[in-house]
Amino acid sequence: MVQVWNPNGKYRVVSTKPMPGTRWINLLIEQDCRVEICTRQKTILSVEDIIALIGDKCDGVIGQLTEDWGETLFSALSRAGGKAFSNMAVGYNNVDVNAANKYGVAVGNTPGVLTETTAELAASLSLSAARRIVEADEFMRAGLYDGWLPNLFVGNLLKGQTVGVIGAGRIGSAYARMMVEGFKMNLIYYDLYQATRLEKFVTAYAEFLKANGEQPVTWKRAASMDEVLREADVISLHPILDKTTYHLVNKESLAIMKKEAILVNCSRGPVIDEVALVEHLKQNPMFRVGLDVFEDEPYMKPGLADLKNAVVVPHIASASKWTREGMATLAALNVLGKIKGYPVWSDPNRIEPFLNENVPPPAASPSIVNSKALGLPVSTSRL
Ligand SMILES: NC(=O)c1ccc[n+]([C@@H]2O[C@H](COP(=O)([O-])OP(=O)(O)OC[C@H]3O[C@@H](n4cnc5c(N)ncnc54)[C@H](O)[C@@H]3O)[C@@H](O)[C@H]2O)c1
Ligand SMILES: O=C(O)[C@H](O)CO
Repeated sequence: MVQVWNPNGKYRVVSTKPMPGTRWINLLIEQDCRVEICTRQKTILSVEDIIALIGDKCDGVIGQLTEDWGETLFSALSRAGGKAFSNMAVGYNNVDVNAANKYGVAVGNTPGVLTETTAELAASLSLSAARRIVEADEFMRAGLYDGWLPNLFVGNLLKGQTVGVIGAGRIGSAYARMMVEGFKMNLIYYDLYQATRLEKFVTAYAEFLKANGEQPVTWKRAASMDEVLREADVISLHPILDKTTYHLVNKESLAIMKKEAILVNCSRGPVIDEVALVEHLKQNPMFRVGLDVFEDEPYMKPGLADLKNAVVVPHIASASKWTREGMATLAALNVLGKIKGYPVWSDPNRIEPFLNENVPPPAASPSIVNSKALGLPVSTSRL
């Protein structure tokens, strides 16, 4: 149930799951790590399972977003001599960073490498919901198609409509660009910070369209989330999950959305009150959703699976081969960097140098979320 690579390596690094690709394993082995990979056929490991994997001596762990990394695990890791943990994910709401700080454990995540892949799934869900692709597919497979009809699976046209983005960070901005450029949608977004690069992009694209004699697209930064909910035809959620975004979309906010709006969630399930959503979908058959994440993963709230106006997929937004191999690489390098005493990369939004397979990665941890709290040195590399 545990696969061991480089048994005589000086540092013991545990991965709670097999991860795609081999580069991450090779990078650890080259730096004198013994790599142990848990191969148990149990999808979600418990805290007790992970304590057993950590054992008496462990220098670092690569873990998954399904695991509960809190006081118990960080104290176990610390007792085993470990000072490094990385989620193989950009989101780290499963990690109690204060507990990690208490034990001096660095917490890594994997930003950037999944931005486009995740945004592409959000775009796919937007299109699937708008054009009723899953319903139509089921209809075909059920042998129900007996000829073209003017009213068969009529959906929504995106061109000229408004796309709303809540949380215009890396992924939200990439999604916004896809929808604006690809489908000539107007943009309204809400974020705590101004998305300056996104605004510049839409402005330049509008100029381009105008110069070509086409209707220019527009953008607006909303003063409140409700403004986005009221005005947008397609709304995609991309904030982090924390206390401020828990149940951000609830009964009240659903009520102010357009009756034929499309809602997409590729962030975290608890950002939506899923019970309220099921009720809203039942009451409003023209309202559609595309969901990659769920409030009580891996479960769906009762009734959701029966609704034709919901497209549901199992948390696969970052699941492209390149991205998943890259996530494994970044997670391994986060752990390795701390073990080797390397500094922390200065800009976690610029992680490309770690992903180039043809050159050795920089001697740094690509993204440590508690680097300031731990007072870790920052890399001065100009790569
Ligand atoms: N479904 C998946 O497989 C998948 C894949 C990747 C990321 N994610 C989720 O997407 C999240 C975003 O990833 P990212 O790389 O774009 O992160 P990011 O930090 O670049 O973007 C998050 C944005 O949310 C904004 N935000 C925070 N609180 C907010 C609030 N209360 N209201 C509005 N906006 C708020 C932030 O200001 C930031 O701009 C991750 O934290 C993760 O939970 C899910
Ligand atoms: O936060 C993340 O990275 C995702 O949920 C998995 O890619």
